[in-house]
Amino acid sequence: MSKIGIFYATGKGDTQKACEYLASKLTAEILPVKDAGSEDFLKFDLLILASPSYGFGELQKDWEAKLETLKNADLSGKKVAILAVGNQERHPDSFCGGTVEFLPCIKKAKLIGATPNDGYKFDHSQSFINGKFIGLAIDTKGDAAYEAKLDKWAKQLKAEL
Ligand SMILES: Cc1cc2nc3c(=O)[nH]c(=O)nc-3n(C[C@H](O)[C@H](O)[C@H](O)COP(=O)(O)O)c2cc1C
Repeated sequence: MSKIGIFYATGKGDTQKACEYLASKLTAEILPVKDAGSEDFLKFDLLILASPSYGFGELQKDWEAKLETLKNADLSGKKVAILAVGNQERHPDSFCGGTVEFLPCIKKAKLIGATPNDGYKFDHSQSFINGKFIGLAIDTKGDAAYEAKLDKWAKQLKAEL
């Protein structure tokens, strides 16, 4: 069975809560990225990288501090999926944008779990490329159906494993 690790950063707990929910839908280990060492990135077949956006579409700071470690990890043969948390109403010009910063760090891995815009209203997101989010984007405060989106995504990831 594929080993799945969820690495998350959180400012106020929304992303942590979403990751705990997602972990309950997958058989997955969950780690705050601030506690992760380089060896942790190598332990899994699928890495789920989760972050809220802060600033103007930037990763939460715990992830900023670990990007170089992630970039130096040899992720050949592994799969990566990206979970972005944001707020479409307050940040319509950078909705869930921060997670685009993962892309240069995971070049050796295969990115899975891209999704279409599932009913969100925003003007721009750095993580929405060629008509798709590079992973799953959720708005835990402005979208009552976010858990249903996580349910659907968990099934998608299992199918793409
Ligand atoms: C100062 C600040 C900047 C933010 N910038 C963005 C942003 O650029 N894009 C976005 O989608 N959400 C943005 N947000 C919203 C957060 O990403 C959102 O509240 C999220 O649920 C926080 O998750 P957390 O509790 O895991 O930290 C921002 C929030 C704050 C307080």
